[in-house]
Amino acid sequence: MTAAFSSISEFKSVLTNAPNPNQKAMRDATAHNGQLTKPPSALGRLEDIAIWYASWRGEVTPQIENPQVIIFAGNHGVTARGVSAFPADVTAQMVMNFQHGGAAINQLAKTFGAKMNVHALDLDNPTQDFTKGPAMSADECLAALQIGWDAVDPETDLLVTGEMGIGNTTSAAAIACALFGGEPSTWVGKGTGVDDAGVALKSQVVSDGLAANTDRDPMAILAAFGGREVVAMAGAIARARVLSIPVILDGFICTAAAACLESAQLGALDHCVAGHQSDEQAHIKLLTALNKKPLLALDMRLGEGSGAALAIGIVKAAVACHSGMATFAQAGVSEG
Ligand SMILES: Cc1cc2ncn([C@H]3O[C@H](COP(=O)(O)O)[C@@H](O)[C@H]3O)c2cc1C
Ligand SMILES: O=C(O)c1cccnc1
Repeated sequence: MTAAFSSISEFKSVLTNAPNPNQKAMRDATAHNGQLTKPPSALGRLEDIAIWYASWRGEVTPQIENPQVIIFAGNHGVTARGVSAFPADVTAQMVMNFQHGGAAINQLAKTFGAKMNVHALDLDNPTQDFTKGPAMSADECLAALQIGWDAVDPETDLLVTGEMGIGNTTSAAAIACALFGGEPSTWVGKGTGVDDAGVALKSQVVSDGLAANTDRDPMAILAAFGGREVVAMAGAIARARVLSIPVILDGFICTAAAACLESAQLGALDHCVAGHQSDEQAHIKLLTALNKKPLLALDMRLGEGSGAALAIGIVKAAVACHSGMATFAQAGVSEG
């Protein structure tokens, strides 16, 4: 795959010039939905999801046959500050677990008929501790964006991006705080299960990070606080937009990565739905800032793309109803 961009500013112009939904498909799908054998709006948000999906695929009655789950893994220098309940080695150990089919995301991807790819990003070289300066240089950020970009199968018809990176709830909290402001304490949470003192430490670490990295350009924020896996998710979500592939966002970390795109280019996440509301306390605040209403809320706080993978079932079901149901005329059912 040749590079689609050679600088961060070129990446931004890719976002600016990315396609929008097909308006005719949206109108026709809306009209089709109105003829299906059910009372108006009786399928609730499933109807909105189906029309949204149809408009991005440019088809009135699309099918979902080839979902892809991509897991990116990265290691974070900021773990030196003791921000996670687990050691950084767990990132690489979980990559092995993904490869052997033993993680939650393996079961969820299989359940919903998605293929799964895993990309471990330079795990032996953690990013820099962002309390001392940017986690990544612009070139490192660009390289991770490119890995995410290249990881998307152009033939896929629904994308989930997930992550594994011990310490990355702190990274995501710093990104969210830098993008949207407010007190660090309103953006941090328990992550893998730190206690109250651990949560307070995370606030301090985010505060130190914001002081050490003052550029508030959204892509500079991504490089300053993101791990490679966070940046790669942003690259994959941007690629999906260019290919008109709908995306289901996962939890707090995935949403923080995506938020950098939306802040760089308003509307950059129009091809995304929020799969779920994570139990990480700031996730709902982040989703609200992005005007995204989660499909599920099951008290999950795992990451790995797990909440989004569950929502593949919802999106598939919505599209199956939309494209498979009979119209009143076809079924000979009387309209009200
Ligand atoms: C065994 C295990 C499996 C995981 N799968 C996802 N995460 C999740 O937890 C990490 C973020 O939490 P924190 O910021 O507290 O480190 C990420 O790796 C995320 O994907 C896991 C964490 C663990 C321990
Ligand atoms: O919301 C998430 O994605 C999340 C929360 C806690 C730990 N890992 C991931």
